[in-house]
Amino acid sequence: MPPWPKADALATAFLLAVPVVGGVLDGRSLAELLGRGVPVPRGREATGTVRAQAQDMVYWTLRRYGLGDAILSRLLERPLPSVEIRALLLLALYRLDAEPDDSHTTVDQAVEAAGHLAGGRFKALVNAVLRNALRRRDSLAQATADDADAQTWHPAWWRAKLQQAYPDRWVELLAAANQAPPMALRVNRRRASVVEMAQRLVEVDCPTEACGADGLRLLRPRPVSDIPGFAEGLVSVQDPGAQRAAHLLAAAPGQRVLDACAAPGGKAAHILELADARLLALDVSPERCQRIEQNLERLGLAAAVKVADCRDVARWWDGKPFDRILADVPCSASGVARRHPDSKWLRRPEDIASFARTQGEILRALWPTLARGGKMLYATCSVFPEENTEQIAAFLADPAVHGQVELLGEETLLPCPDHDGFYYALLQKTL
Ligand SMILES: C[S@@+](CC[C@H](N)C(=O)[O-])C[C@H]1O[C@@H](n2cnc3c(N)ncnc32)[C@H](O)[C@@H]1O
Repeated sequence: MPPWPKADALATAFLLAVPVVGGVLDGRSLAELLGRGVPVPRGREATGTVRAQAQDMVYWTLRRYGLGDAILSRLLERPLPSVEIRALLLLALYRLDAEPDDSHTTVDQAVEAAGHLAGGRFKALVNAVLRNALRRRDSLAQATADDADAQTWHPAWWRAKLQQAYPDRWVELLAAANQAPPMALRVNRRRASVVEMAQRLVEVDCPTEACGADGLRLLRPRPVSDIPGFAEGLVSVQDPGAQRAAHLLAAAPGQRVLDACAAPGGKAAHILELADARLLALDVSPERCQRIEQNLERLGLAAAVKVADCRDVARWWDGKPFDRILADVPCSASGVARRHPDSKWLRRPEDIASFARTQGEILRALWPTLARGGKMLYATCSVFPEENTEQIAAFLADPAVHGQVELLGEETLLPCPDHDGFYYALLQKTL
């Protein structure tokens, strides 16, 4: 955990974090909110340390939202009319637990932050609620001991799905999703070797350990801007589980490759780092296609990038079959909940069936564009079987592809300290 900012900066960290947590409470995604940039409150200085602390508080507050919500509901006599104040209280409750010896500063600075929110009307309430939380710490712990959302930091439907799919491992999976995620780099083989990069990182006091064929896991995470060689395209940030994709697809030089859901281009770039393939990268989002272009440029790689819904084959396909297809489909992201802690609270159970429907449509739309003998890698960052094994089983049983498809292999990576959760199925067109 990075050092906490000085006491007088903590109110600024709260003020930076409030619109983000408030945005998630309003139903927006954390990635969208952070992608827009967090505005600095007027008259305040947001140093790197303050920003890092605000981000840290946001992630932990959202990871343990089930607990914060359970405690807050017992501290409030009636619902709060301000989402900003609710966000501030959740953030401050997290900090009271994380820094029990600094509770006086937490209360003081949260009250100061409250003075700048909702016209300053809730300063007294914030003060009273947080002092109450401190006074009633033991009784609140007892009152929430039987509340499973509070204890597991996950909603009931999500827990039930994990328990059903992994009866022997679901508790361990919940625990893994409640940790801070590891930070790993992928070395751009065209510009540096893994050994050279590890050496460069040690020189700036950033020890690493090797993971996978091209990866280095940082023993102490640090901001991307402090990673030597990042701007020059020597490395990218990518989880070791995601780094499996390009190796499983194993594109050869000169092959026609389609990355059908490519943004921001992490796996597309890896494919190109490993082989001089002719790659077409599609994504339905114009903004996210710009990120593919930026990433390829930073890494010194080239591909054709098109904004398109990959299911709309007639609109983007020139009729020449692909030797390799990566279908890294939109999914629940249940394998990366520790990186996107908002998702478990924002998603609804019915969303999983909706993702599965889209995934099935993508698989069936892309299949005719694959060359005979060609390979398609289906990938998700989900651990729910509907999006993974059940999806592929249904595809293999589909009369439309019967006799033309062979499953060469599938693997489910469950989230653990070394990597995030992913699913891969490698399919070959046999006829
Ligand atoms: C899991 S992300 C892909 C990550 C990417 N492969 C990488 O490694 O950086 C899924 C992407 O699919 C895109 N997407 C969703 N539906 C799509 C569709 N129908 N056609 C094309 N892209 C789609 C989303 O915009 C999102 O960027």
